[in-house]
Amino acid sequence: MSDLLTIEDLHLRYPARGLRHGPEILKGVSLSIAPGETLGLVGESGSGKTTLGRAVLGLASPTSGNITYKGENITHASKKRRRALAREMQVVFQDPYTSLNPALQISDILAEPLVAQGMKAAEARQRVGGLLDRVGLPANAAERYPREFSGGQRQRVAIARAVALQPRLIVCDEPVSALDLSTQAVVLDLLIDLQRSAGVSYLFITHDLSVVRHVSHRVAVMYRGELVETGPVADVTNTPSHDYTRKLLLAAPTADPDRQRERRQARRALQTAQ
Ligand SMILES: Nc1ncnc2c1ncn2[C@@H]1O[C@H](COP(=O)(O)OP(=O)(O)OP(=O)(O)O)[C@@H](O)[C@H]1O
Repeated sequence: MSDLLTIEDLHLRYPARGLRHGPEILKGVSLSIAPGETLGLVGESGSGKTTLGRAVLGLASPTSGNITYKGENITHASKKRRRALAREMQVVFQDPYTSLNPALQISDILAEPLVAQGMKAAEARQRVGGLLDRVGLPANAAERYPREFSGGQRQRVAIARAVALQPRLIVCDEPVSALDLSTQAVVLDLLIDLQRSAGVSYLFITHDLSVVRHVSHRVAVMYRGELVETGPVADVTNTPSHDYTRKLLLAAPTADPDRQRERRQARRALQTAQ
């Protein structure tokens, strides 16, 4: 099956004050995502993961390279084309406390993307009950405001908003990082269920390897603006080929004291070898 999204040799510098360009943030990134696939994008803070997601969504402008969606080069798509693409590409952000407009009822938050794509307001409102049901929220949530919900429930609303237009691709940028562990698992399972029923693809950005293991088919490891390793999750996490991936795995938290000891020894060995 041909890929849904392909990124080839993408470079990006943000404009900087006083200079024509700031430092290079993406340094020749190439990857692909198939229909119905989840690609986990991991890497330490500042490595460029969010920037890559923003470039895919047209929120950051690459300096060179190509982003191809369903065979169309969208690297520098016009605003008009981007508005149309919003039907197919959506985003779920990290912070469920700031990503929903506090002044709007949930029904308006969920109807908004449908109306923006030309649906009549009355018809959009009729869809709200079905969307709430898909993410496991009761129908009476429609008349309530974001402040009346927990973080996990708000993230369900954000996911309902993202799936309202039946997109083919959702960029999930640390969607569970702000949630406690048990709520994380519930929200991740919801995303997996939606993928199974709707065939949506995810570019799943996270610094958390246990989250990646839970949701991804493949994983790409980003280090200082470059992808240093890409492969099936089991291969990358069991037999990492790059030193940085090994470090990332060794830094992942574990409650098991034996594993903590093993990891301390492995970290020392890695440092000595360098
Ligand atoms: N709008 C912007 N203008 C200028 N520089 C930016 C902008 N957004 C991000 N950067 C810089 O780009 C680099 C990569 O940031 P980015 O947010 O993509 O990394 P990240 O891997 O997603 O990090 P985190 O996990 O902390 O979110 C950082 O040095 C950051 O300061």
